[in-house]
Amino acid sequence: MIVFKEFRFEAAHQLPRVPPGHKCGRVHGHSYLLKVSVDGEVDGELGWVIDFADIGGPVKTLVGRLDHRLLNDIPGLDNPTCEVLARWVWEQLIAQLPVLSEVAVWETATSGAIYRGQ
Ligand SMILES: Nc1nc2c(c(=O)[nH]1)N=C([C@H](O)[C@H](O)COP(=O)(O)OP(=O)(O)OP(=O)(O)O)CN2
Ligand SMILES: [Zn+2]
Repeated sequence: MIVFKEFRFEAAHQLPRVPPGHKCGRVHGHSYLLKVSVDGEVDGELGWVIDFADIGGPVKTLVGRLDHRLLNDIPGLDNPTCEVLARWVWEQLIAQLPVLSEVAVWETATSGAIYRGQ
């Protein structure tokens, strides 16, 4: 069974390695959507894989480090593509949430990246 929880945050970024004139070379903002998934067995007594609150706790703390920031200022996010951000979120969470199975980041309604730890 896979369970997930979604989180939203607003942040600005700029992609420093795009070719000259690329729109993403300019500082701009996104309303990010982050989806954190956990894979596991459903506990026979509790009827759940994990309490959603146990996902929400560590992720909300992490989102607090991203919300209303310029992502480029955050260590490890100097080139904050969706792909880099999804892997960064995984790396920040995995110690506290070892049952983590997937991190998905939407930068726009139609564009995003999914990271599954490899
Ligand atoms: N593989 C990636 N490509 C792009 C990334 C990224 O992180 N990974 N990021 C961007 C920009 O940040 C851009 O803001 C979002 O891209 P895009 O989908 O092109 O945004 P639009 O809403 O402008 O696209 P539409 O064509 O209007 O849907 C670019 N590429
Ligand atoms: Zn962007």
